Amino acid sequence: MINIDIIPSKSYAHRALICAALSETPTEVVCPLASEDIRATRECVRAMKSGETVMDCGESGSTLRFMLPVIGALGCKGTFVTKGRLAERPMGPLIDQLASHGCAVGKDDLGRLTIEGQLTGGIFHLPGNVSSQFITGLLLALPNLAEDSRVVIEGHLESAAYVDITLDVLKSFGIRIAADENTFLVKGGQKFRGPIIYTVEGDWSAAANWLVAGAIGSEPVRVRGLNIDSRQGDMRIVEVLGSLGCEIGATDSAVTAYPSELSGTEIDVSGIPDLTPAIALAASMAEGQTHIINAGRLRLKESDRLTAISDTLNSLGARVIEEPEGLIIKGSDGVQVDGGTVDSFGDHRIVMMVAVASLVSRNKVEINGREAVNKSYPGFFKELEKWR
Ligand SMILES: O=C(O)C1=C[C@@H](OP(=O)(O)O)[C@@H](O)[C@H](O)C1
Ligand SMILES: C=C(OP(=O)(O)O)C(=O)O
Repeated sequence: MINIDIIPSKSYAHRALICAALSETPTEVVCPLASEDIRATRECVRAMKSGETVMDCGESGSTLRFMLPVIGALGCKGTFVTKGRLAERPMGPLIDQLASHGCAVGKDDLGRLTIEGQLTGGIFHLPGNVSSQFITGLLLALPNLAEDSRVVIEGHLESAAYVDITLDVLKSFGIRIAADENTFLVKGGQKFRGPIIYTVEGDWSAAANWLVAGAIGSEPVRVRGLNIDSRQGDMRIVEVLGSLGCEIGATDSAVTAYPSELSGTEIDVSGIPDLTPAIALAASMAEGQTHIINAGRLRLKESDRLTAISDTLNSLGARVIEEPEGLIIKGSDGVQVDGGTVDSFGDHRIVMMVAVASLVSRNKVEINGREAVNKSYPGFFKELEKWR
């Protein structure tokens, strides 16, 4: 049995740091082992507190999409520096809403975004099928305004569980938001007041990689430090691996995945996009075909993740067909993947998928650009040594 103590949740950490910074009373956010993305948010809130205007988001979509409206709500000026693919990832719907509510938002040739002006409340409209991070950004910002606001979601809200995480953290900081089917009602003039200590719960998205290692490998893997009643949508990895035939069980704060004979199925990932690389690897080791559907938004992440997953798994000897909004994974019928040299696509979740694939490959696997893993999981390769 291999035991892994999981890292703190990146999604919870971003929100807790921002809420703590907005809080009237000091809150210590307990989050050991900060990844590049969490550090980006930590540095941005430090800059915000000390009145600096330049904020480096690195490659973190969450940091940019959460901090931009928050800075607007405080009526401050901000210049947001971006790296890698972040400047190309969608921002339009959020920028339009900020611009129509009092802020001037600009973008320069270096991929930097600037904001100035005082955000004002009112009615905001956002599409539900681009990024839930736009909604989170507004929900973190709007309670700070004098006026009341209403955020109306057009169409089906994808990645909805991430908005639940936002509401959960806001609640811990004393902020109430009423939600009905497609609308969030945000009272203005609310005060953030957090606990003295806020401990960030374990990261289900990161845990998924280890659980897949348990399912497809030869040793069971137990991941410790998870909240079994979490709001994180990615805890659905337990259900997804179960639907592929994996023997998997949870006790208190640990989940154990046992080596299993997997069989293909259909998996809708519209609510759990970050699990897709790990799920695709598991499906590659299954018997029969798996169809991953509603995955179009994976093209908008650190890489075009549909292309990155299919190119990478195919190079390693699996059989994956890329569709416009999905993946067909043929399954290996129990045969190991071959191995080979692949590229990281600069994407932490692709690095982790490849590293777990290397545990079950016939030949050596090499990956160029493995340092991309630091975006979310700096200690990942240290943990991987447990398989030696
Ligand atoms: O709010 C969050 O913490 C996140 C939301 C998701 O993005 P989308 O809402 O764009 O799918 C997810 O992919 C990302 O890694 C983290
Ligand atoms: C897409 C991700 O993060 P972000 O959107 O915050 O860059 C991720 O962690 O997979």
